Amino acid sequence: MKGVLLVNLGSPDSTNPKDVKKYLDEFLMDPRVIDVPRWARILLVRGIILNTRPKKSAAAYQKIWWEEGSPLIVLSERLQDKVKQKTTVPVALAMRYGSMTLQKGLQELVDQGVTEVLTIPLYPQFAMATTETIDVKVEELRKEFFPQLEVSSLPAFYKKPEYIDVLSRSIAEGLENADYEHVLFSYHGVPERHIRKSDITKSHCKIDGSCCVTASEAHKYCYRHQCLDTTRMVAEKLNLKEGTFSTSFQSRLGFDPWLQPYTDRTIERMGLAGTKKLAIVTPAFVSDCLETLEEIAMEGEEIFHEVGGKDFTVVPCLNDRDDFAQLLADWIDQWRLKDLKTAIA
Ligand SMILES: C=CC1=C(C)c2cc3[nH]c(cc4nc(cc5[nH]c(cc1n2)c(C)c5CCC(=O)O)C(CCC(=O)O)=C4C)c(C)c3C=C
Ligand SMILES: [Fe+2]
Ligand SMILES: [Fe+2]
Repeated sequence: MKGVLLVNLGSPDSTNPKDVKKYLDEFLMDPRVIDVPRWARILLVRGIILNTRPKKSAAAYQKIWWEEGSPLIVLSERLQDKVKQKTTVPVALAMRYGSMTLQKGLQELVDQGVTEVLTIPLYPQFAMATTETIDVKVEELRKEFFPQLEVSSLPAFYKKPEYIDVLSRSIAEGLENADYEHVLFSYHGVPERHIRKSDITKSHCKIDGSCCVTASEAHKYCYRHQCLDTTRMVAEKLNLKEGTFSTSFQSRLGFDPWLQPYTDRTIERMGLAGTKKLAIVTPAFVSDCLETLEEIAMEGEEIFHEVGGKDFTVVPCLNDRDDFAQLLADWIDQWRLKDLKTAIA
């Protein structure tokens, strides 16, 4: 029998700094997130970052936490419920980090008699720190605990026309009653080094003005290309005029160069340059979370107002929109009926 595992990032169990520290330890000790030798990771994460970050992050989580729990988890559960209603295939939900483990999610499916699993990483664009770490962890678990299980994974879906349709519709609706001069597409950042590491050609990605718009095999795994392409396709669909939209990258951590331009500096620069009405969309996130609800909707708005900006509109993520749940259910049914590669390649 076939079954599906939806996978998102995960959140701490609570906003208690102790729980946040436990979560951050698992997250940042992942070699595909902080990709330095293990001894250096221990020094950096356990010796430096975890001394101060948990308290700061816990305070941020407190500002966005819901009565039912972490927004990212609650919204992922609501999405799971809707997808379940739209397909006959068992659908479980797991998180890459935290208590809702991948092992529990796979076990839940196996307990229902599932022998063939499709994992759906809830990330439209591929990144080593998101899609790849899920695929690798699932394979490790399969080998160790579920050797009979057949597992495949839905590749990054940023350029599937039906996804661009749903994303564009959600953005159009979010902007319907908004007053804005510019739409900023803000994606979670990654260190530039990650882009070079994921370059399967080993020579294409130079993170310059041209590589990401020059056709290459490398783009299958180039987060920067996939983000820029997502912006391009949505802008085309919504008829946004050149100069009225742009792309930036948020949430950098540490001192290495991350993908640029940085969102916080872009908001500041635009406000200082006289932009009064700014709209922000965050297409790297399927579910609203700390990075959209606090970093963008609270901190971003504060920065914009401080430099003279006025209207600041934040468009919600896809969350549990009916059309997004239907899209996932359609892909699941295509996979159920045919071979994954021919159905969704
Ligand atoms: C959307 C894709 C994401 C990528 C790519 C990504 C890379 C990445 N993240 C960190 C460090 C942190 N990220 C944090 C929160 C966070 N990150 C994503 C998504 C991506 N991260 C989400 C959805 C969230 C929110 C989780 C939630 O519970 O709401 C955090 C924790 C919060 C904080 O302290 O700021 C950290 C730390 C790195 C280092 C990285 C790439 C290498
Ligand atoms: Fe992150
Ligand atoms: Fe590139």
